Amino acid sequence: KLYENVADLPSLEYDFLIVGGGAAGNVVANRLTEDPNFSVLVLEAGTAHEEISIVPFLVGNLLGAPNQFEWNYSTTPQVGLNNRTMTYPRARILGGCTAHNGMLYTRGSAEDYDRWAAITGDSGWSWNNLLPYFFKNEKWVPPANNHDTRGQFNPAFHSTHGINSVSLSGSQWPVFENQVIQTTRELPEEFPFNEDFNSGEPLGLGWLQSTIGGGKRSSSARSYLAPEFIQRPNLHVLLNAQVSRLVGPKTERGLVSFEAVEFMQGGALFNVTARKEVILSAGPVGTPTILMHSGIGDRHKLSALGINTILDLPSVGQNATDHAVLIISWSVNSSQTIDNIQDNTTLFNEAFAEWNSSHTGPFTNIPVTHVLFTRVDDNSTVFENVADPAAGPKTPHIEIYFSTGSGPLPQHFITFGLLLVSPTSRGSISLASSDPFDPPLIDPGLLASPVDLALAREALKKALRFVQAPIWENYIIAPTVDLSNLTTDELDAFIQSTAGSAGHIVSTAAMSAGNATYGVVNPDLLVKGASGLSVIDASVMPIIPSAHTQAATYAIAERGADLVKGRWQ
Ligand SMILES: Cc1cc2nc3c(=O)[nH]c(=O)nc-3n(C[C@H](O)[C@H](O)[C@H](O)COP(=O)(O)OP(=O)(O)OC[C@H]3O[C@@H](n4cnc5c(N)ncnc54)[C@H](O)[C@@H]3O)c2cc1C
Repeated sequence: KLYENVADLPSLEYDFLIVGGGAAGNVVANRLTEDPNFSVLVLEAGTAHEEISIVPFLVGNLLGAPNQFEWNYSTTPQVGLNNRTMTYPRARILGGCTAHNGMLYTRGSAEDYDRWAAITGDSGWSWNNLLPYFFKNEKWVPPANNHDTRGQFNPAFHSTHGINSVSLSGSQWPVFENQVIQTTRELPEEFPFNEDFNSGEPLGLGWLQSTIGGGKRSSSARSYLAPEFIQRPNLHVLLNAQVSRLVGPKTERGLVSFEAVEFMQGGALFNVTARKEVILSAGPVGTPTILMHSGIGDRHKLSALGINTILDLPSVGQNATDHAVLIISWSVNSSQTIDNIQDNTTLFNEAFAEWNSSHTGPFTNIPVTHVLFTRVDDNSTVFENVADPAAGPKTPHIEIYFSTGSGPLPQHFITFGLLLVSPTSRGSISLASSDPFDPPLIDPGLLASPVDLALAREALKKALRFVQAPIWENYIIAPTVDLSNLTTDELDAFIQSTAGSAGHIVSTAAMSAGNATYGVVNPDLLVKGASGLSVIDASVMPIIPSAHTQAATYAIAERGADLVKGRWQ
């Protein structure tokens, strides 16, 4: 049941407290309450007004101006981006970032997860052993327009029995789609077609898969807290409850545990007790922030702020990794782009009316049609003096997503988004003060390393080569910024002044082997040196996968829930 007011909660003591009702938290809440003997309370800082973002086409709704469904964060000045500070979206709403994200569904490479298994010494995190957890999460459904999907995905790598809907696009842009697919025929060596980039071998260009079902966004709240689950008597969710810290530390047999969690609602502080385990699922910004305010972090940094150290874990908040993104666009010779709908009130209203009446039409989709995963050329000098950061030879360095539109009419545009999916740069989450309600300092470290700047140049060159295929000749009119004859310095200036974040921050409470002297959680997701305290969310990824991060987060949460059940059943 959902509660808005702490006074209405039937109890202030639960077996499990889950902090944060986002991608991971709602999965764990659902799976733990499959056992009727377990009681679970989810504490979520935000509200539950998810209807605000269920129309896929309106994906940007929550991401523009500051609003009450966001944490409204900014980054620290980014050294790799001309010291720019940027807004840094994180959703403050039940569903977490799955309620405002871009809905792209990409898992990464098998090598990404096999590397996790090698780092943690736990084969449970390998691709083969995680695939059943991807399947527990995923419910493959037909696209909203029921088009013929043969050749657009491989059913062997998908499951129809999971909880969170995934589908191919529910409306088409045939002219643009033909342009993109024809490029894989004209330049098959560099840009081969890949029937399914979610097979563990993502290299190549494939059809977009997204967390959309029946033409609507499928978020962790809409799926894992659907009516049939949220009515379980042992599952309670308290909204508007911002957790500040863990309280009541005690040490037994060398392990620290905490009695309760402190949270604020309506300006007052409350405590709620966990009988078995506190599970932090507040996401890669929220989780390390709560840990540090609870005295878990780097002893020197905590004492500089006057916070008493309970557990000296210097890795808390470190290793923050994100994907930098670059956007480039061209004006084109085709009116079949979303600019028509975006910029024309009549067509916009018509499309919205269609979505409202039948959940069909262009509003069932984001404007992306395909995704390419690719590597820098083998003869590139980028890795002359540094190790290749990708997990292996079948793992991409670069992603390009292909999208129509970017306006303004009367011209028509297409847009490519370029992501550096195997970055070397690292940033951090740290505290600005000892006040848990002060926003933390967020440094995603975008392009902080010169290697990533070189990778960004390679990504731009790839994108320019893509549109050299003959099929684009009569289609493209002109680039919005002509990058073709720029010097290296000029390219760098373009990159550093325009690159942004893909919103994929991870690894701020990273997993490591049980005996490692770095890291925050063990492979069983329990915090090192603690008992009854675990982290289950995107913070625990040892290294960022070469993909958008929600699928990996869902798989972690599914396996994490099994690990928790395994310790208490
Ligand atoms: C703009 C953007 C676009 C993205 N696009 C995509 C995409 O297209 N595809 C993809 O795969 N991934 C995408 N992602 C990434 C993906 O959504 C995240 O990796 C994923 O949601 C992380 O899950 P999580 O459970 O770790 O955290 P979250 O989903 O962020 O959940 C954390 C939850 O904890 C709550 N919380 C935080 N602090 C507290 C506190 N102190 N007390 C109580 N509650 C708290 C938050 O309000 C939130 O509900 C995108 C992310 C962003 C920001």
